Amino acid sequence: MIRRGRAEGWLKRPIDGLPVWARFHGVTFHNIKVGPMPGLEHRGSTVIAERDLSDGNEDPLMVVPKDLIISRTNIELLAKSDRHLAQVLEALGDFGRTTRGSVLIFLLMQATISCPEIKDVGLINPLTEYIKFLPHELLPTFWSEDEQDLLTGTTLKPAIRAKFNSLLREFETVRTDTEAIDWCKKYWWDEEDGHLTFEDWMELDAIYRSRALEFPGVGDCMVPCVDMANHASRDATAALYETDDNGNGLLLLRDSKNIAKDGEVTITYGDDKGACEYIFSYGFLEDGMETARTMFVDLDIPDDDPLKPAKIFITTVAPGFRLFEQDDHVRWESDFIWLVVINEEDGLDFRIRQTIDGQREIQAFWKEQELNDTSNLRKSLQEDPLWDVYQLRAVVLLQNRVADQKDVLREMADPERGPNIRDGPWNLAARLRTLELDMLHKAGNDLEDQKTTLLQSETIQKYLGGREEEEEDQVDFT
Ligand SMILES: C[S@@+](CC[C@H](N)C(=O)[O-])C[C@H]1O[C@@H](n2cnc3c(N)ncnc32)[C@H](O)[C@@H]1O
Repeated sequence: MIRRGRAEGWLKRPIDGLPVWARFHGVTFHNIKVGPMPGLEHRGSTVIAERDLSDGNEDPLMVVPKDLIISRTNIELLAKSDRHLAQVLEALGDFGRTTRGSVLIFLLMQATISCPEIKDVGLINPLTEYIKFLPHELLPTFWSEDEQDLLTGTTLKPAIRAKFNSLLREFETVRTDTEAIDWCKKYWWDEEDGHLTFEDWMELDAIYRSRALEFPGVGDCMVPCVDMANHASRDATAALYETDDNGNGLLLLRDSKNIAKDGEVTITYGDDKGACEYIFSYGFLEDGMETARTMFVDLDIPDDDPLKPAKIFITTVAPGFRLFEQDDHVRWESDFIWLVVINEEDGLDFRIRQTIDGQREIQAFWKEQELNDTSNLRKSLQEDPLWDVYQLRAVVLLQNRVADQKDVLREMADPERGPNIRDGPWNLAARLRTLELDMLHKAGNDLEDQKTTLLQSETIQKYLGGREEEEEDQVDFT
């Protein structure tokens, strides 16, 4: 429905209609305009200075009335007068009460209202027109199989797969929860005449993901017009967004920023987000981004670990580790790895408990203390006399995982370019592979240093000595 609406024009408006929409609905623009930057049209629309802007002298560059903010609270308010919106949100239960659920449904309702074949559904409101200004975003969920294959060995590949699965689950939930509503059944789900497809759900997700901002005082939301600002990080960020005392959305020039006439007024989408997340959520990498910044690498429990099934069963944290930059080094953190590196002889134990209703449940214990939440395991191990030993096992495991990931990326160094691969995915995938390989390389060096330091620790010397005496064998830390 959404793609067709854009192609047929009933869900698309040229961006030069935005000033009229804005004026009509009380949005003020002060010395700025919205449109494409000459030479940078591939970045879509952006906020542009209409005259020289200088710090300290500027009123807010934009003021957006609070009623226009697409937030969970405002959607709940709108639902009081729009019974169709209310019906769907109600049918979705908890999902309809989340910010993500309510915003996606609200956006879907605006597309539904605009669809010429759908009659008497929903209440037209100012945002019904606004979403027609929003372009299709080529996020990786829309990349073809061949394009996604270019990401093999990067952390984006599993992230897209997981996202795809969660979108499928959400879409099926929306279908099963709303197909008993007459108009949803007729206009959305009917096998022959229904308009809604999984691709629409992907579009709604892409709109929300690429445009949502965490607004002070409001939380995650979409703020019309402010969401036309493109991104530049750190010192290059030109403007900030916040709310005024009345809850209206503001775009403000940063202190000490001067933007020349026709210059771009950018905001930051998050200076700490990594390269993977930028491509995943926004479909671009900032020019001049020289490091991957952070990456989440998945980690398996080795197959020869006899406790593997029980460990998988009880874990409460994401199976992997995060690499991040700090003081010119690559550091790591993981709540998961501690469960991987301990075993029965260290003090890990599993018992089966019968619940009151006759079900069987696995309980985990660390040195006789029940382990309810594996994210607390690190804290317990830190207090253990063998903490250095566990750290060394973790470091060695990470070294191996990092080396494996590097090998896969190296194999992907020079992929063949198929005829249907678009420039955007081709270039982004190549940049991501280079940035992540570089970060893994640095991580490998830093892990080696950590291993060397740990090997000198007294605890480990003693442990190794003891093990050698016991086993007259080499200790395998993996
Ligand atoms: C919040 S929207 C900004 C407005 C958007 N350009 C439009 O036309 O509606 C975010 C999207 O703008 C584009 N974008 C923002 N900053 C960019 C940048 N520095 N380089 C390239 N594209 C950028 C990306 O497509 C991103 O998903």
